[in-house]
Amino acid sequence: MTKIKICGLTTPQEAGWVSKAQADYVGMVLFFPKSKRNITIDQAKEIMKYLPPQIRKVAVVVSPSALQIKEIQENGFDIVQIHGQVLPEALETLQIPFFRAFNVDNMQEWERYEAEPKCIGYVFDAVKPGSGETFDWSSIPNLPEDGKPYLLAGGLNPANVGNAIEAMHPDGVDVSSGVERDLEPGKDPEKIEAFVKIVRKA
Ligand SMILES: O=C(O)c1ccccc1N[C@@H]1O[C@H](COP(=O)(O)O)[C@@H](O)[C@H]1O
Repeated sequence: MTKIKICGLTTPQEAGWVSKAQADYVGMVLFFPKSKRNITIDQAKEIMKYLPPQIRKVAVVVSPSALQIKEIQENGFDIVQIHGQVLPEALETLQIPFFRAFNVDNMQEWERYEAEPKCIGYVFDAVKPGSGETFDWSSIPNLPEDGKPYLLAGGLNPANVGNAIEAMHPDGVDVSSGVERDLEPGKDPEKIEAFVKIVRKA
């Protein structure tokens, strides 16, 4: 079954919607003030109170420092999703697994993580994470069938996720902008429900 990650939660109410929809993973953006979805560790802890244990909590970060990794793993996250660079000191500090995220120009670097036991999967995303833009899926590398799973991200929404699954057969799909409201900030419960329903049917 295709896994579902709903990313960029900013409120407990959104956690309630994602729990109801029974997503597999939720993402929370940390230590990245450039993002409109950036939240503090304290806000993340409040959101986690509304998430059941079977929904894996993913800390979404860009080139995290060892100190930030330490803070993440001390505060209830299950997985770290690393965009940007994986600094050696961050990798050394990691005691929870991570998803390596690639943003088009570094897709081929996945091979570096194939033998890294702390890396449990890949996220293939558009150039600008969280932008709601798609990318040319032919740039996704051919991965070994018995290798680590990958999540397809970047501009997915209820209207295109069915085609994306049919075309790419990803192990999972990852969405943020595509389940947000059009005129106000924040997630849209109806779009979350529609997205999950389509993926579960695909
Ligand atoms: O959402 C963000 O602002 C963000 C910031 C920093 C790193 C990753 C971010 N989001 C990731 O982007 C993809 C897909 O986003 P979208 O559906 O195209 O909006 C997803 O993996 C988020 O984790």
